[in-house]
Amino acid sequence: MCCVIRRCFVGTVLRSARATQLVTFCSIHNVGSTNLRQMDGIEAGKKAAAITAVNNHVKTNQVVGIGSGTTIISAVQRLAERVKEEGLKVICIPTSYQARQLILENKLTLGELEINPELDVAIDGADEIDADLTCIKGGGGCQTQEKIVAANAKEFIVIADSRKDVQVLGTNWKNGIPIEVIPMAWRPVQVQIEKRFGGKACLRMAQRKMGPLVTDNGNFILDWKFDKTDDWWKINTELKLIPGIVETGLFVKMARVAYFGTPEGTVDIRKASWL
Ligand SMILES: O=C(CO)[C@H](O)[C@H](O)COP(=O)(O)O
Repeated sequence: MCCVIRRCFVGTVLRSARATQLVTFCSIHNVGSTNLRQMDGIEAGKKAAAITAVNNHVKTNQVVGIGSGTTIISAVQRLAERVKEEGLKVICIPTSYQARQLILENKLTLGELEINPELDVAIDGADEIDADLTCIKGGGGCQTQEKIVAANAKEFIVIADSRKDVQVLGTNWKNGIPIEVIPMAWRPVQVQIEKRFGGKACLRMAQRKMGPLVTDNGNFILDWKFDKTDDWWKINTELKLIPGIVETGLFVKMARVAYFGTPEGTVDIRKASWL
């Protein structure tokens, strides 16, 4: 179990005019279809969570892990603003090609694990987060590098919109747990997972390219659609022992704090109970 330690209104933590404008836009925007309003709300939630996390956790002279996905974009933008406004000095370690490009586009200092093997903080999105702050990650296919970076940070902070805040994994996220596999092993690994744990492990196919999706590490991904929830620590450990599995998208006892942004512009901040 984890507890809500704080709920804040994002207006109080936003300092840039641009960010304030965006949140204001979302709060007064009430025309158009329900879907459009929902999308605005989701975007506002992601942004609020990202900005609050960067404000609360990043200090000058730190080495910061930069996650992948869409929510992290707002975090990187906020870092860039703080560099300009406050002279913040940070070295950013990417978790994917996307993160690397984001760092470079926002003119932040790019680091690498070979030079900076120890990080102060890593910030990243997630596909779903349960009551213990166990996360499913890898919807964007980057979980291996994300886990390496997060595991070497003193603090791993998750940012998400409030749809991803669930009691039990698999409540809203129906795409399964992404598992990165060595290409020649994908079939035996698929058979093993289905036999031992049940459910279906589906080879993720590429979009706008024929054949399987190839990760930044040159591997494939099996999306394991599990049919019952269980002891995630045990399942993750057992999965990691199957030859051919490189990494799973199960992040167990890694996230220390999660920031959930709501469409109303508030952010729920939860600390892991195991801390
Ligand atoms: O794990 C990830 C990529 O591998 C992402 O962090 C996760 O998919 C969440 O993405 P988004 O912020 O776009 O919802």
